[in-house]
Amino acid sequence: MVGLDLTEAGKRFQYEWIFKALSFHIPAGSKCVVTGSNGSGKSTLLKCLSAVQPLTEGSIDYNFQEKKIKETEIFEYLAISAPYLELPEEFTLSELLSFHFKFKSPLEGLDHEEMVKLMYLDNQKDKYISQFSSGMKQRLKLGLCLFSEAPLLFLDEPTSNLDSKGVDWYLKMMGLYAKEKTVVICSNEPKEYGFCDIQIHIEDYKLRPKL
Ligand SMILES: Nc1ncnc2c1ncn2[C@@H]1O[C@H](COP(=O)(O)OP(=O)(O)OP(=O)(O)O)[C@@H](O)[C@H]1O
Repeated sequence: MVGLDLTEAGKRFQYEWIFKALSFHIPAGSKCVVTGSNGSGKSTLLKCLSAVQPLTEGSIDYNFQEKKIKETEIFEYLAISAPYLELPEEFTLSELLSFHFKFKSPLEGLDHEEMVKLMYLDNQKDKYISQFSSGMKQRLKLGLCLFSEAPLLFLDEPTSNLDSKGVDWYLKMMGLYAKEKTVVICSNEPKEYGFCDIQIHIEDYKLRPKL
């Protein structure tokens, strides 16, 4: 499992500091939620944690089984589901599973047949992703993350587009397949992060005007 240490982390776009002086330890195996109002910087923090965007100042240290991991290698340990990451619409479900699992190992004992059943997408294997409903796409995004052999999971708004059955499914899948992983969730929806043991409220790390 991967542990993360943020030290005096700050991110600025042009003249606007999105967060500043964020020092935080996320222990390996913990479940962490990043909360804050719309536009407060949750997704920006997740992009910095996944090394997709650089910090403006400060640092992030990653460690896996007592060993430091370089920022340029963190993607190998990581699976991400986020609204801004699109699925390749021109693939069928079967093709996408084959493609995805060329790059990520599947969890031991799970074959594509079983994954499709777990995502309740049976009978959809030959359907193009472009023809999936938004809820089907969301289950697929989460399934691709959860069923990959990745010790670090980043989930941005994991239950967006899911109905109440889908939310129950997400909670069940998290209990079954995320237990042994370090998880960071961006959310404003208590029902999707009730199981988290750490909370970062991003608005606590804004630049405050000096009194
Ligand atoms: N590439 C960028 N360039 C300039 N500003 C950006 C960029 N990306 C994000 N921002 C700004 O950073 C701020 C935080 O955006 P972010 O998407 O991280 O918020 P969020 O908390 O995830 O919001 P939401 O809950 O609505 O998804 C916003 O003001 C946004 O306009």
